[in-house]
Formats: sequence, C-alpha cells, structure tokens
Amino acid sequence: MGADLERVLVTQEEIEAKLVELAERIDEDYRGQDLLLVGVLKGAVMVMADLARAVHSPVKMDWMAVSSYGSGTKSSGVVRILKDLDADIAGRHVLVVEDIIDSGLTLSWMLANLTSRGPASLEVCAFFRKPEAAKVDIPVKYVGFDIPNEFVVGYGLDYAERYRNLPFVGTLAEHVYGGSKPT
Ligand SMILES: O=P(O)(O)OC[C@H]1O[C@H](OP(=O)(O)OP(=O)(O)O)[C@H](O)[C@@H]1O
Ligand code: HPA
Repeated sequence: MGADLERVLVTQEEIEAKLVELAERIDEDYRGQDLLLVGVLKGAVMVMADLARAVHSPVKMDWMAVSSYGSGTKSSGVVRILKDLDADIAGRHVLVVEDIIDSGLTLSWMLANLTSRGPASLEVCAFFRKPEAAKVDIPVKYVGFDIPNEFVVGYGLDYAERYRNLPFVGTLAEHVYGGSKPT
C-alpha cells in the first residue's frame, strides 16, 4: 500500500496517545455510570475497538450502519438505516463513536434519530474532524484530531473499501484515483 500514499497526516503513535487521552476523559466523565458506546459501521470499527480497550470502565457496545445517499463520495444528509441498534437506548447514557466528521450531515441525522429514542444522555466522540468541510454544526464532546479538508484514508477510513487497515491516517497519491479524486 506504501506506493499509493502521498503523505501521513496522523501517525500511529499520535493515534495511540490520543486514544489514551480520550479514554481517560471518558472514564472520568462517566464514572459510576453505565455507558453504551455506539459505533457507526464500518469506519468506526478501529476506533471503537481501540477506545473500548483503552477505557477502564465496563462499557457496553452496539453498532449502527447507515447509508448516506448522495452523488459519489459526498454525503447528502439523506440517510437510511442499514443496521439498527440491537439495544433500546431509552434512559441510557450513549456515546456515539465516529471515525470522521466531514460535512457533519451523517451525524446530524443520526443524532436527531437517536435523540428521538429518549436516551438519558447523548454525546459524540469523533476521532477525526474536518472543520473546513462542516455544513452543519455538530456538538462534539470528544475530538481526536482536527484535520485539513482533504480526502484521507487509514484507521478505518477507506477509498473504495481499501486502506481501512492502515494503522495511520494519510492522503493518497494522485494515480490511485485515476482522475476522479474525491473532495
Ligand atoms: O460528515 P459526513 O460528510 O456525513 O461524512 C462522515 C461519514 O462518512 C463516512 O462513512 P461512509 O458513508 O463513507 O461509510 P463507511 O463508514 O462504511 O466507510 C464516515 O464513517 C462517516 O460516517
Ligand atoms: O476523508 C474521508 N475519507 C474517507 N471516508 C470519508 N468519509 C467522509 N470523509 C472521508
């Protein structure tokens, strides 16, 4: 995969250090409470797995898969649930774990949807965020890294389903896109 990469934006070491930092805050903020982590498939698989192991509290984990309708790689904000939560979240403390907030449209829809189910609390942990790409303002309690408005891969993030298993985050070389670079 090395030849496909342009540059590394966030290293594996930086990711590992940030996970510990976020996990400490989560442990402290939710001490004594029953916390449900909700991961958004598929991108959040890496950060969910690592964050859940970095926290010391006995969290529970559930998953949602959503499909965002739009042209190509752009999120449209029109979302369909492909896999719903197994759990009823009414009255529970919920922390949504996302790999990335880009336009914010996916999470904006998800938060409205989850709020309607009556959780005791609902917060967001987004490991990466592109502030310059935001189309809606999302209240995010835990942010890993603010990154530039460029298409990135690695640590769960894909291009055409590839590169999710890179242990760092970076940009891809021009030749990978064959003239159709996502924005
Ligand atoms: O802020 P937005 O512009 O809405 O973009 C963010 C969403 O896009 C990605 O998911 P994607 O739809 O690519 O699915 P995946 O997680 O299966 O890769 C990412 O995991 C977020 O869910
Ligand atoms: O920069 C990105 N890379 C991969 N998937 C994404 N989904 C939203 N933004 C991105």
